[in-house]
Amino acid sequence: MLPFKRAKFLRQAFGGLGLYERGERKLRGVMEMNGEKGVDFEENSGVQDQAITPWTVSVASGYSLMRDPRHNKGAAFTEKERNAHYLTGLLPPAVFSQDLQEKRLMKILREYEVPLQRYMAMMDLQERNEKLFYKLLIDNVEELLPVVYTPTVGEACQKYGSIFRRPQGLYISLKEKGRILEVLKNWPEKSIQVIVVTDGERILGLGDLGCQGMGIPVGKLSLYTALGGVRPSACLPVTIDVGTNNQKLLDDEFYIGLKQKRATGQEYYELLEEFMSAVKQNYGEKVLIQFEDFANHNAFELLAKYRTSHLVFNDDIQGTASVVLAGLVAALKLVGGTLADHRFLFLGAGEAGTGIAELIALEISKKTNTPLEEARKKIWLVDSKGLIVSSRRESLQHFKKPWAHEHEPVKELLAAVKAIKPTVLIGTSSVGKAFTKEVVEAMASMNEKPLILALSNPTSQSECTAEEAYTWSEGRAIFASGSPFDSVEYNGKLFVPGQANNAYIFPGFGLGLIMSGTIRIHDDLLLAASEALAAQVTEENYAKGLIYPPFTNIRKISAHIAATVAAKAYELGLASRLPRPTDLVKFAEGCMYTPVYGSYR
Ligand SMILES: NC(=O)C1=CN([C@@H]2O[C@H](COP(=O)(O)OP(=O)(O)OC[C@H]3O[C@@H](n4cnc5c(N)ncnc54)[C@H](OP(=O)(O)O)[C@@H]3O)[C@@H](O)[C@H]2O)C=CC1
Ligand SMILES: CC(=O)C(=O)O
Ligand SMILES: [Mg+2]
Repeated sequence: MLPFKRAKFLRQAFGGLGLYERGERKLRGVMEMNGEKGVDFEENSGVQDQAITPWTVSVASGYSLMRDPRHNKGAAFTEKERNAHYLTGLLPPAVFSQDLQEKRLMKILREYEVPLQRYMAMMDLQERNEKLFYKLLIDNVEELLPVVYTPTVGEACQKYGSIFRRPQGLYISLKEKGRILEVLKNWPEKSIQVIVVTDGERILGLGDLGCQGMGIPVGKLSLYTALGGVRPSACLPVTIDVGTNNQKLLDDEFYIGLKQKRATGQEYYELLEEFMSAVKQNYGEKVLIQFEDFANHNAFELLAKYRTSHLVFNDDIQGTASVVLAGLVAALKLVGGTLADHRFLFLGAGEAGTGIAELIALEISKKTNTPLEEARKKIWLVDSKGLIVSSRRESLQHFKKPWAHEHEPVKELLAAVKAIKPTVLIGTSSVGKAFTKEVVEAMASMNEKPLILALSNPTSQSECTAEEAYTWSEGRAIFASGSPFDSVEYNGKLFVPGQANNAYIFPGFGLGLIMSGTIRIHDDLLLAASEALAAQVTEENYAKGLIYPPFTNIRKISAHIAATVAAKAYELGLASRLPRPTDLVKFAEGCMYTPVYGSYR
C-alpha cells in the first residue's frame, strides 16, 4: 500500500457540502488526482455520518489491490486498469464483466449439493471480492438468503471451528477485560454505523454455541448491506466470548472460543458495561447496537439497561415483534376482522414470544383506545411448563408476568388450543414439530382460515413444515415460517408459504435510524416499521395467500420502511439530522449502497 495525501482534492470535491447534501448527492465514481492514478477508496454510496479524513486515505496497487476485498474486481479489471495498477500478468487474459462474473459464480454455487459448501463459497467470495458478493446476494436474494442466513448459517455456526478460514468480525473475550476500547481500535474501519453483537448463548433455536455464534452477526450485517443498503465498511460484527456451557464445544479441540463455563452475574455485566461504554466512546452516540441471540435471562435486562443511554435494539424481541405484527395486520385482509377481534396463542414465552405479544397488545390498545392490560387479555402464551396462568405468577420470570391471566392450569399445547380457541397460533419455542397433526387439525376445526406461524429457526426447529400446515388444515391455513419452505402442491393447488423473519425489518429499520440520525428507539418506531411492511403486500401477494411481500423486492421495501421509521422519528423529535429531507423514500434510496464496480484510472 502506498499512502498518500489527497486532502486538496477531497476538499475540492466535498468541501462545503453538509452531511445531508452528501447523502442526497450520492457520491460515487472515480477520483483523478492531479495526474496521479489512484483507486477510489470512497465506497460508492451508503449513508455516511462522519466527515472523511483525507490523510488516512491510501491506495493499493498490483498484488495488494487484488487481495483487498473492498476494491478487488478480479477478472473484471479492464486492460487499462491492469496496466495502470500493476496487475498485468497477475490475472488470466480474459476480461469479464461483473454480470459474467456473477453468472459464473451462480453456476458454481448451484453445482454444490451441500448447503454448507454454498455458505463457505459465499464467505470466501465476501473475503475476496466484496462488491461481487453483494451483487450476487442482491440479485439472487431469494436463492441466497437461505445460504448466508437461516437455515444454513445455523449449521455454519455449529461447525464454525472446523470451517473457520479467515476470521470475520471482532472477538471480545473475558481476556480483554479492561482494554475493550483498545480492541475496538484494532478494527480497521473507523466510521461504524451498525454493530450486531451476540454472546452466542441462544443461536437461533440451536442453543449455546459460544464464540461460534459469530456467524450470526456476520450474516445479519451482510443483510444490513444487501437488504438495507448500509455500506459494508459501516458494519461491525461482534462476538462477546464469556465462555460456553456447551460441553460438546468445550470438549472439541477445534473450538475457537474460551474453554471455560460462561461467566455470569457481575463478571458478565461488567464486561458488557465496558463494551457498551467503549462503543459509545469510540463511535459516538449514534451508532446502532443490535443485540442478537442473547439468552433471555440477559436479553431483557440488557435492553432495559441500555435503551435510555444508547441507540440499542434487540432484534429477537423487537425486530421479530415488528415483522410478525406486519404479517398479522396484512393477514386481516384474508381472515377478516380487526386485530382486536382475534385471539392469539403462543407456544414459547421467551424473547420472541413475549416481544411479539407485547407489540400486538400495544397496537390493539392504540387502535381501540383500551388500556394495555385489557388488550393483553386477548393473548395467551404456553411455555415449557404449560399455559401461563395467574396461579403460576409468583414463579414466573418478569417478562412472563403480564401474560398470567385467570385460567385453570393447562399442561399441553393441544389442550391449550382447545381451551383458548385461538384464531392465531404462533410458534416461538425452538421445538421442532411441536405443532402436531392434532394441533393443526384443532386449529382448522375452529377456524375457517387458521393463521399459523411457525417462527422457530432453523428449519429443524420449525414448529411444523409448510406441507404439514397445508395438508393437516386441508389447504385452509395461512402459513408463514421463520426459515423458508418451498411451495406445496395440495389437492391440485399451489400454496406459497411466506417467511416471517425479522430480516424483513431490521435492515430498513436500521437504515431509517441511521439516515435520520435517530438517537433512541421508541416502540412507535417499531409500529411504524410494521405498518410500512404490511403496506408493501400487494393484491397479487394476497391472491397467493401471502402475508409478506416476496424478498425479491426487499430493497424497495427497506427504503419504505426506512422512510416511515425516519418520518416517525422526526415526528417524535428523536431525529438529529436536520433539516428533514422532504422526500424520505428518495432520500433512503439515495443513501443505499450499490455494489457497482468503480472505474479505476
Ligand atoms: N422468525 C424470526 O424472525 C425469529 C425467530 N426466532 C426463533 O424463535 C425461537 C425462540 O427464540 P427466543 O424467544 O429468543 O427463545 P427463548 O429461549 O427466549 O424462548 C423460548 C421459549 O420456548 C419455550 N419452550 C421451550 N421448550 C418448550 C416446550 N417443549 N414446550 C413449550 N414451550 C417450550 C421456553 O419455555 P421456558 O420459558 O419455560 O423455558 C421459552 O419460553 C428460536 O428458535 C428462534 O430462532 C427468534 C427471533 C426471530
Ligand atoms: C431470525 C432470528 O433472529 C433468530 O432466529 O434468532
Ligand atoms: Mg436472532
